[in-house]
Amino acid sequence: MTTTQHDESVAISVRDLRQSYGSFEAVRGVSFTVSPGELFALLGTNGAGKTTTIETVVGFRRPTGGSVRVFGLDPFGQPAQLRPRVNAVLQRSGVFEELTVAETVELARDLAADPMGTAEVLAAVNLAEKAGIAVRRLSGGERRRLDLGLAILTRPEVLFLDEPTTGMDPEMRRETWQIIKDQVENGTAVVLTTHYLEEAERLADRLAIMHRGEVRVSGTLGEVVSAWGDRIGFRLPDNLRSQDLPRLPDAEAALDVRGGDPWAVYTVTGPDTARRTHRALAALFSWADEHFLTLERLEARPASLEDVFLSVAQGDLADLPER
Ligand SMILES: Nc1ncnc2c1ncn2[C@@H]1O[C@H](COP(=O)(O)OP(=O)(O)OP(=O)(O)O)[C@@H](O)[C@H]1O
Repeated sequence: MTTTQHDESVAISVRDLRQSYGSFEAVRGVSFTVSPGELFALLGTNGAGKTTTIETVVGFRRPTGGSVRVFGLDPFGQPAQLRPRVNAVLQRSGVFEELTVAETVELARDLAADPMGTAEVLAAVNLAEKAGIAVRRLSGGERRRLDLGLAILTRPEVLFLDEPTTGMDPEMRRETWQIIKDQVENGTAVVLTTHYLEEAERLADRLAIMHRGEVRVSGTLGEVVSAWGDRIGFRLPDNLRSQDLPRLPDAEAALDVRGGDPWAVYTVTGPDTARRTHRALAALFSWADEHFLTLERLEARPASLEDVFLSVAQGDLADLPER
């Protein structure tokens, strides 16, 4: 038996995964676990290795190093045992363009052991009104929704979603988030890749940010952003240069550009960040008063997932060899 040692509280276990295309190593030692009823978001820069990771965990590729287990089974070596329990919405979907939406669902149901009913699936993904039209006539977002319907109709215990809301307008995206949340609430373990950071903020129980084949940051959203401290920002007053900005306690100054305007951005880190931010703001106001300046569009806020993401992405520049 291959499943005797498996810990049922872990649906997916990825350890030191490596994946190469020829001599190019696209995934370089990625590890994570996902439990039933948990959504794990895999974020990252373009070409970071998210799709390669998902395709390997789904079982399309044999890992070149490390191990992947889904319910204790090897997805590449034991696909038949996992097929009824796992489904995926990948970037390339293989549906017949000339079939209607309902026929496409029927076809997928024929291949499933205990599928949802056609009407139930179409209602779940809000495509009931499109049942009779050909797949080729669907909009990009509707097509993505059909892909999701085809994946959930098998009632998977593990669901992989590779950029599932690409091409959707904000309203359809929000509706789709609810469909994904329902899956997680029903106990499905979900791995999601996305370029929409808000999607990860709304859905992820835990997340990882990949860059150049490696996980650079991981944890819950709270854990990830709290390590990045607070941000104090304001539009740089006219006639002021960056070197005129004051030094603030426990804060590091940088210059940014927003909407064409130069911005001063201070990053406050360290234990008891709230207290440190308070002191930095007090010092900033004293400096502004002394110089008879009014700070425009002043903000003080915790770091956002976007701040963390950009820090990881900018690591790219630091990693580049000097020209
Ligand atoms: N079949 C392949 N052959 C060779 N290289 C590949 C192949 N597929 C992907 N790559 C390369 O591997 C790296 C990781 O690609 P991957 O598609 O996994 O990244 P990603 O994080 O999903 O990117 P994106 O966010 O842009 O979709 C990229 O540099 C890509 O060019």
